Amino acid sequence: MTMDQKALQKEKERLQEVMQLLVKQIDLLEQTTGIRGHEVRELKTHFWDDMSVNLTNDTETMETFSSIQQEARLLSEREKSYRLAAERLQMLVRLEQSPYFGRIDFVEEGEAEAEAEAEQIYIGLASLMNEDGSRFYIYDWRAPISSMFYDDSPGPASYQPPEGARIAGEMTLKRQYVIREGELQHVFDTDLTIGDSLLQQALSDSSSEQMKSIVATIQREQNQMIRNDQVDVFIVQGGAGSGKTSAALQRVAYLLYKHRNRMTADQIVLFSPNPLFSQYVSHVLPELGEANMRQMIFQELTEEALGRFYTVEDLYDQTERLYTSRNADWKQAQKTAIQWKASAAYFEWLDQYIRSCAEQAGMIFRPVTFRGRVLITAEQMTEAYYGFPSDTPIDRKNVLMKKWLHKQLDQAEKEQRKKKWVQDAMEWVDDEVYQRVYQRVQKKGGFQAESFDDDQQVRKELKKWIVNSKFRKLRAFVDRDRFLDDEAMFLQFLRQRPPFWEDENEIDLLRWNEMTEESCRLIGEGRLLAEDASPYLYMMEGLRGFSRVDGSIHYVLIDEAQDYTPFQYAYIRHRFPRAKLTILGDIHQGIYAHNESADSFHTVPKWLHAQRDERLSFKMSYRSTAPILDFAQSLLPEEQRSIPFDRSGPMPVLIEAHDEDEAFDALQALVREQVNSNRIGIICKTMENSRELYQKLQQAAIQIGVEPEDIQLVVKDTQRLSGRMVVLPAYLSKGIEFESVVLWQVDGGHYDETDRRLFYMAATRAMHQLQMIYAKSAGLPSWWNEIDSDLYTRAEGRSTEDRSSSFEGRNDENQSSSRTAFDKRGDRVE
Ligand SMILES: Nc1ncnc2c1ncn2[C@@H]1O[C@H](COP(=O)(O)OP(=O)(O)OP(=O)(O)O)[C@@H](O)[C@H]1O
Repeated sequence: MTMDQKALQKEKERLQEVMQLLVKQIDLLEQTTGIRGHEVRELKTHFWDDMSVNLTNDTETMETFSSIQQEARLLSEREKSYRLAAERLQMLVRLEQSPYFGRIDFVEEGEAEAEAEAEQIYIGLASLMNEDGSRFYIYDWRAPISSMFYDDSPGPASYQPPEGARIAGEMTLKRQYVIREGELQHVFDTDLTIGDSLLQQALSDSSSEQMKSIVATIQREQNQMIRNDQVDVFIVQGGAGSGKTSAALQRVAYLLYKHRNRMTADQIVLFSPNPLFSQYVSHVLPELGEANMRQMIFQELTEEALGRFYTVEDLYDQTERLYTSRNADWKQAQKTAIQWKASAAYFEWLDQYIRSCAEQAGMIFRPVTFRGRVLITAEQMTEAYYGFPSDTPIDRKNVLMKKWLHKQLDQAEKEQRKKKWVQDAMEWVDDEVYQRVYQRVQKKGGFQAESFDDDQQVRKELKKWIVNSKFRKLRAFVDRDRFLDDEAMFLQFLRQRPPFWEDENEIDLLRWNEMTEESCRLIGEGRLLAEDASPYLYMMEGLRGFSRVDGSIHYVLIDEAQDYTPFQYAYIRHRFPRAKLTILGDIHQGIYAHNESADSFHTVPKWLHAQRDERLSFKMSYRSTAPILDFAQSLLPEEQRSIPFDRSGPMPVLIEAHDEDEAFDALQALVREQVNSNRIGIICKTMENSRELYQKLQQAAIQIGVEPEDIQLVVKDTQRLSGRMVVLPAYLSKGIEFESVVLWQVDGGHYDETDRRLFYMAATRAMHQLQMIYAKSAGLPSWWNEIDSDLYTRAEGRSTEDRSSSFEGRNDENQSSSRTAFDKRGDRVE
């Protein structure tokens, strides 16, 4: 909607006014931070100057201590006030670039007649008031009143204030701004929730190494997720590119604002799939003027508990293990086992095992041994454990058990003091120890007792000291729960015959036994398969009553949640007992063996013990152009597809080469053409394929016209995207995006029947351009004919010489019109 000149002039004037106010406030704050910074430095430099340290007696020591405390308190207050001023200054500098991006005019119900003009609410990254605090020039986007900007179009509108009933009224205007470096570049009124044109612009920008903030264009459904703070467990299902991660980060910023007086960023945890993703999203919150939340990768929790004892396989290595398995039968059996080990039934079975071990029988203990002899036998421990009332909670039993063990050790210590080895050891005690023991006895007043011989008293203490120091290891063995034989208990569990087996699983028991023995053998060698790791962790913690607790965390967000198993959800619940959880995922991106057939998040609230849960489904998708999303989604059930945001672009292209050599020629020509304008993601199916292709590209770098370092291979530990051409396996491309994607080797030899989801996920990494290459000799995947041929174009892979002409015009947006040029088999019909 165009604006009249008068209104535009007014906007320009207002922007001037705001800019002047900002300059003034920045000046002031610069002075304040300068002064406060100086004060802090001075305080630190002269901290001890006026302090008289006197430790001669208790009273003086107390006084010294109290004046140190006072000085330290003063320093910490000054530091805090300096930090707050510096943060505000940073925010004002940010506002100086772009003070606001939206405006709504709102007339509160009941005020319409009395007030001639509606209140103008300008919305930006942070609030700005005049000096005396009487007028808001800018409202923070997270303020309750700002929610109308995202939720409503002009007309009746309402918002929920922090307290009291909802406030309703009439929105008489909605306006959006693009302000760069303090200059008004674009302003327009809109009838929509958020004007399409700004979103168009945001989405057509090139990709970057970092995810961007979406604050100016948050969509209504995303805003619902960002601001919902009522429920324990909030589950968001959204297709690829629907903005789950983007909205999740905005949500963190919102929560930090809403609970700013009682929560800090390190009390929020985001679970992300890998370091590359963690780094990719790590700039959004600082861009919004907030500190980053904590990021965790579930594997780190497994490593924390089990890494000392085992090499723990992760999901990526598990996936490669399956991809590279040459025996189809064995591979299928492994997949079935992996699925079974991530199922609800298996979870319940293990849960039951933990309970029955704790309450009835099955606990296995490690005996406590000393100098090659058993001090406390496993049988004695079993007897003690089951001697506690059977309804004692597990964590309590664990505490009681430790107490009992320490008592046994006390007794054993006494007995050991009489042994000959102690006598012998006394001969070797060095002077320093002797002196210490001597002084201790003296302090206790031992030498005043008339009936004792001094030397005897010291010798007695020395014996105590010797045995006690040797027993320290045993005490630690008890305190660290090492008396529980987790490994034996897990093996015992694995070797049980699974319930419901024959009815529900295609895998026969013989095979199952073989695989169980394989798991057990590996455990014996100190290696834990990924499918065993989470159950093991859950059992281990369960047997201790989940004592590892992080009660300070208020919110946990789990991204790529479709990849989590019941064990992981349940563990997260126990680990962060006070946290509200936000679960974000797309069941169609379940690409791992354990979730390739999962079709909902239905049971998640159960694992999370949710009192109240809510679900939200994102309908729209933003990352990929409509032709790319339509193409990729054709493999999904129709009713579960997202609506692509209306953004055109070239049709996906399938390049058909005769053989692998020609396919590589085609790839070289294609990247040569694009590499200077776009970052290209070349997605292979496996790590093995990626390494192989990376080597070939390195050798061909000069020919392609790039430096070898422009080509990057992403491995599971990669921290950041740095190359202009990035080669990576599909499973590591989760959550990230590229302007242009090439799917390499999309033939039936590489993508089998179960790889539809992997293909969908990989294809939806493309923002603007998607090309796929395969060698005809290998054929297309079995499911390819389910894709409507109108949704992509085919091109012949040609020899290197005529390659450049062959790909000319591929960037052309009109290419979509060429789709009728090929029929379903790829023959020309014109
Ligand atoms: N409201 C919005 N305004 C501007 N850009 C948006 C908006 N929502 C999403 N996007 C953009 O769409 C792209 C995809 O967003 P995001 O990665 O958050 O989606 P996702 O649902 O997590 O995707 P996936 O499940 O495929 O990883 C990003 O480039 C993001 O900036």
